Order: sequence, then structure tokens, then C-alpha cells
Amino acid sequence: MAGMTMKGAEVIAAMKEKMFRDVTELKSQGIEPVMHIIRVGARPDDLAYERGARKRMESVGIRLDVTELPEDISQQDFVTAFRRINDDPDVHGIMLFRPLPPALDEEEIAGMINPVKDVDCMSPVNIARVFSGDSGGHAPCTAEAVMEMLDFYGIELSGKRVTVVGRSMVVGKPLAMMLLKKNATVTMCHTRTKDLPGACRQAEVIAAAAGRAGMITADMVSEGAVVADVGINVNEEGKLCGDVDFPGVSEKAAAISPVPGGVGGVTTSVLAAHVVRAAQILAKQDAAAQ
Ligand SMILES: Nc1nc(=O)c2c([nH]1)NC[C@@H]1CN(c3ccc(C(=O)N[C@@H](CCC(=O)O)C(=O)O)cc3)C=[N+]21
Repeated sequence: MAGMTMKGAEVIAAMKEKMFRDVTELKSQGIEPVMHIIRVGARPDDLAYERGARKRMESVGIRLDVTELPEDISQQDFVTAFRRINDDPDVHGIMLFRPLPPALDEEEIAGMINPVKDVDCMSPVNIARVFSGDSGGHAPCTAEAVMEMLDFYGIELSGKRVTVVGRSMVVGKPLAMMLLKKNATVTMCHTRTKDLPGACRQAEVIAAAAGRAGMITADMVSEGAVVADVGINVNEEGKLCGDVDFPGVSEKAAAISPVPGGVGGVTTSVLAAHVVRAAQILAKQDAAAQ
């Protein structure tokens, strides 16, 4: 029997209302929340995210600006461009699409970014907060989107066996920490894992964030498991697809999120919520400094 589809749209609708109210409140104080995306080159997954972000920001009244930089930019020019955006008092949220071209050093930027404006958690300050379980900073949007989705659909995590496939700093690692905070028993899998099918089969919840199309197949999923597909891959036809073989796995899973239409859209909502929170915090800091 096919399981429930965890649709991003329902989660997004629930988050949108509060966000819209908060933006209206900020605007009544004369503050227009502004998100600034920095994109180096034009990778298809970056463009998909940008498209989604633009739609979401516009729908709640946040302005989105994009700086596109050439793929062969020097580290020095990159840092100069970044500093200007970071220091701009009219910018509340900043996100730099990752991974960067190998010639650019992300660490230097991560150390510079104002942690309040760091809406997708690249600053060591915000990373430390996620790992210590302090909710005062911004967590990586995609990891938080998985948590929002599981929470919205009432998926219990306490004491549950959760397998995370993928160990990136934007999804796998922070997601594991957020799941631990909810008292899940977390197993991390990656490219060197010996028995990935076994680690997935023993899981009550699977979060697939490996970045390989169709790698989670029906034989790897237990009857009644919950599967969150975090993969954003582009197939041969240029279409977006996840890490999970949806038709096969949906026959066994109790609940499963699709791609597109699942976690990706929630990611942009979390991003928008972070921009709103950043604008609120910066306004308070401004008021205190007067
Ligand atoms: N620092 C950083 N953090 C990221 O989280 C990050 C990144 N860099 N680089 C690029 C990838 C890709 N990514 C997507 C997120 C949402 C959609 C999204 O909204 N997808 C819609 C479809 C959008 C469309 O096709 O128009 C959906 O799945 O329904 C897509 C892609 C985040 N990434």
C-alpha cells in the first residue's frame, strides 16, 4: 500500500502566515527585510534554489537581491565583494551558494560574515550553536527544513532509530545534531559505509542527503518507515529528482517526501523565516545603539 506523501506546500502554508505578519510589522517600523544571495557561476542546483527563494521571498514581502560573480573570480575580489554586502546596513540576510569553485576559500568568508546575517549557517559561531543545541543562531536551512517537515506531519523522533545518509556541513552533520536534540538514535552513513542497505533497513526514519539520484531503493527500506528525501539532483533530461527511488520506496514507506515538491520548498521558507528573524535582531541592535 502506498504511503502518505509529505508535501512541502502544506508546511509552507503553515509557516507563511506568521512570516507575513512579522514582515508587515517590520514594514510598519520602516524596515524592508532584504535577503542577498551571492552566486558564483550558474550551477543548476543553485539556480533551482534561487528560483524557489525568489518566489518565497516575494510571497511574504521580503526583497531578494542577487550578486552573480564570475566562476574565475580571484579570492581577493571575492572577499571585497562579500565585505561590501556584509557591511551594508540595508542587508539583513546573506547566503552564499555552496560548494564554491575549488580555487575560492570558503573559510575566510565564513570567518567574516556577521553571524546575525548568516541565515544559512556558514559562520563557526552559528555552527557551534547547532552542535551545542542552542537555538539562538541560524541553523542550516535544509537541515531545519527536514525537522519542520517531520514535525508538521507528526513524526515522533524520541528514541527512534534515524539513519542519515550524507555527511555534508549543509545537511547531514547539522541534521544529525538536530535529531539528537530530539532524542533520536542517529546513525550516520556516507560513501565509505560498508552496509548502507543494512543501516537503512534498520531505520524507522531515513533522511537521504547524499546527492545521488535514486540511490535509496525499495529493498533498503523497511515496511512502514518514514523517508525524507533531501537530494537535489538533475537527471539526464534536466529534471530535478531526489536521492530516493520514489515509485518503489513509496510502496513500502508509511510517509515519504517527493522531489520536487518536498523538502526543497520548505528550505526556502526556513530561509525566509531566518531573514525575518535577522531583520528583527538587527533592528533591536540598532535601537540599543541609538
Ligand atoms: N549554502 C547553500 N545552502 C544550500 O542549502 C544549498 C546551496 N548552498 N547550494 C545549492 C543547493 C540546492 N538547494 C536547493 C534548495 C531548494 C530548492 C527548491 O526550492 N526546490 C523546489 C523546486 C524549485 C524549482 O525547480 O523551481 C522543490 O524542490 O520543490 C532547490 C535547491 C539548496 N542548496
